[in-house]
Amino acid sequence: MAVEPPFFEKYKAIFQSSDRDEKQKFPMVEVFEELELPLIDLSHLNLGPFERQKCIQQMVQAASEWGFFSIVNHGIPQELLDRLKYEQVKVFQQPFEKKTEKNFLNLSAHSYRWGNPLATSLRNLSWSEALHISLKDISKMDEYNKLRSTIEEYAAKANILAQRLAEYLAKHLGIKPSYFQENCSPSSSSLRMNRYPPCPYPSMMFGIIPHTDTDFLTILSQDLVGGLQLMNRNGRWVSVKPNPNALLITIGDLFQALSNGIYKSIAHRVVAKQEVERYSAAYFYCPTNETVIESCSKPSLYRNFSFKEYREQIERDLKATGDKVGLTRFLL
Ligand SMILES: O=C(O)CCC(=O)C(=O)O
Ligand SMILES: [Fe+2]
Repeated sequence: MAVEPPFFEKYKAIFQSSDRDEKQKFPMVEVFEELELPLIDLSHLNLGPFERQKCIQQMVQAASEWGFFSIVNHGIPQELLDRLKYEQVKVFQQPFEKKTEKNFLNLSAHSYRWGNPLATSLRNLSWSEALHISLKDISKMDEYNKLRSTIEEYAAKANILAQRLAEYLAKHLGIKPSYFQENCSPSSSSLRMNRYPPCPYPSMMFGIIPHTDTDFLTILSQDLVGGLQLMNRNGRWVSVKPNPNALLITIGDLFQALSNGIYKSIAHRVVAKQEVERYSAAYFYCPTNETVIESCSKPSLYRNFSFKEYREQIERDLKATGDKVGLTRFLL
């Protein structure tokens, strides 16, 4: 039985209607400069007050200028990351019919996703599949080999790391240290496991279309295939060079709003590859639904909104326009 999602069958009309000119104009053919993100060694946090302050300052600067940085010595064992990847590969190797079963792994509906049901053209069709697991569902998830227990182990560590990073970044803004402990819980976050199958037309579509993340921050682990790109301050797409020892941290929309625009939630995307598949796992550090996001300084760029309201607005915008829109909706 086939493992791959039936992209061509499902999106036949889109493939047929995209004319040759559009295909040729697609900007994927551009050559992108490759970038090594600011690399921050978290072991420096334990070296003494001077080194610690310098390390925090590096994070603050990267979050403000890039919205992205890499971290090493982050406390998540490589062995656990390898195990997560191993389980991830196994679950995606299940037949497509199984992955789309209603109660797949006993997760809630739409946990398994592929393509983009709202795609109107090749440009907004993501050539990828994902298992998006809300961590409040984890206790009822099937064990399925060791997938569930590995996710539980990883999520517990990712939660500690995310909270720690968020606290350092928030302290600089004068936000009280208990903010994240009060508003986020291990079950309010989610883990999204991505698989990018080899794509026959990598110059015509993305692995994941450009987007910003809907969270405070994201911890991303990726394999060495590469393909992640982010938009730099000059509005140019740059490729991120994979680093086998590092995790990537992305500032999300909620931190941009909370920081009143100081930290940047940067658009990123993944280009598709023709020959090889690619895997990544994104841990989205999110608050509970009722949490109200309020800018830390005045005058506020954004009006206050609850996380629930933010997500509902995105759903509405996606349905109506195919575009997430995001924070600009909440600008004052
Ligand atoms: O696969 C990647 O490198 C990025 C994934 C991503 O941006 C996401 O899941 O939000
Ligand atoms: Fe993302």
